[in-house]
Amino acid sequence: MSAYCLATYRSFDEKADFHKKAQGIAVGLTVGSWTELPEAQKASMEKHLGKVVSVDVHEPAAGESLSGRYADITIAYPDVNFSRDIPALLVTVFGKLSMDGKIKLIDLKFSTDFLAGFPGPKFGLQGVRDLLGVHDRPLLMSIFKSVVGYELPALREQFYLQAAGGVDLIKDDEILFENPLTPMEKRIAVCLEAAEQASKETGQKLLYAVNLTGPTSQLAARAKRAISEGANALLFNVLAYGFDVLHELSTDPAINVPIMAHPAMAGATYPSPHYGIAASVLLGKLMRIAGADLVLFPSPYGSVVMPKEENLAIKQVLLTQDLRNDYSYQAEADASLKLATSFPVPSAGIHPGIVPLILRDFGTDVIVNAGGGIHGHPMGTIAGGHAFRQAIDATLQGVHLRDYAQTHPELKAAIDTWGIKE
Ligand SMILES: CSCCC(=O)C(=O)COP(=O)(O)O
Repeated sequence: MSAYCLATYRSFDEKADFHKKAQGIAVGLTVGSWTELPEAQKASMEKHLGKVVSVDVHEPAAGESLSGRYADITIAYPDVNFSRDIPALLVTVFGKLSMDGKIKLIDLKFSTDFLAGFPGPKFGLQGVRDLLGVHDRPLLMSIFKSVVGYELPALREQFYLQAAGGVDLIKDDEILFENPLTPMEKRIAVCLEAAEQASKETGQKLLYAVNLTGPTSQLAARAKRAISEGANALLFNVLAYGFDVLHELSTDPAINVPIMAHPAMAGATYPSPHYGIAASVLLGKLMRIAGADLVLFPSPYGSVVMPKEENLAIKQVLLTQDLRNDYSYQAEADASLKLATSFPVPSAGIHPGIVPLILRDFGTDVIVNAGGGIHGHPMGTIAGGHAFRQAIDATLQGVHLRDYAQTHPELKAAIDTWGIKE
């Protein structure tokens, strides 16, 4: 039986016949032309032909502008048309089409067959929790800030202060590349030394996500070098390199540490209602099938804001246990094919006063992540970490931050500085 991957588009047009448009996409992006084909050829081409699954037209209400007229169009693309890799799928479903007027790719559903080539996250949410030995609360991550132009001792000190504040993970800044002052191997050495020092004081385990950078052809070797030097996690700017590069790295058996996907450049793709690729596809489905163990994305509450419904759609995609069941069109679901879930990391401009909102919307399977909200604490970086841990504890206990702050000076100072977001 044929298997299909499904793409759903939102197409905007004031007067188009959307059914005709859908047919044009289904044929144009697969066999090219259909009605002109001789009958004898149709039989052999049938298996390559795209199919229109649905066309839902949304006419503007009376008095509303015609520019609000759109249709959600779902097309089924036969798997036989493309190889089992993300570039082939994306070029098929949204290659030329992405440049053809007001149209946005809003969903992708993969066939069981296609997904069989994607083992997904090697560690996933559960694996990351296991590595850290933390299962009963949201994790806390901090981000190096002010690293470009600094020497190793300054980096070591910054690492130590973050770790001593009780964070579970520390990530490199995504703009820290290979450089003579803090080359990767030396950076790993001093940071792990600082991690050990802090761990003796906090009793906590820690993951340090080293930024994996450089030419694509050298990435796997650099990742393995980082791991052999003791790196226990990697940060990766997925969109600058492409999903297939993440897939290559995550499926390499020798790259046996969690990979954290940074969303740098995603803003060039998802925010427009009319163009690009929806955040839940870009930062959700594609990241997860490509093997990201943790995925960073802007939150609805901080400094780089993403609408809440888009945020929750990413969360849903990253945390849904078995994405594959509804992925097949005319193909049976295979219950044995399961992807690990990826840890959601809503980020940017997060401070302790935002923690209750994060936990309300994401539950406990979330990583609270902050750079400025930790380093910018008026009592210093260590206090910044403590303030976050206190905010998490208070929220889990159902205590209002203002009440908890009465006996927790670090939280109080954070609230006095940044307030509480209701
Ligand atoms: C837009 S999600 C990426 C967040 C990030 O990498 C970052 O550095 C956020 O730092 P902040 O000081 O805003 O917590």
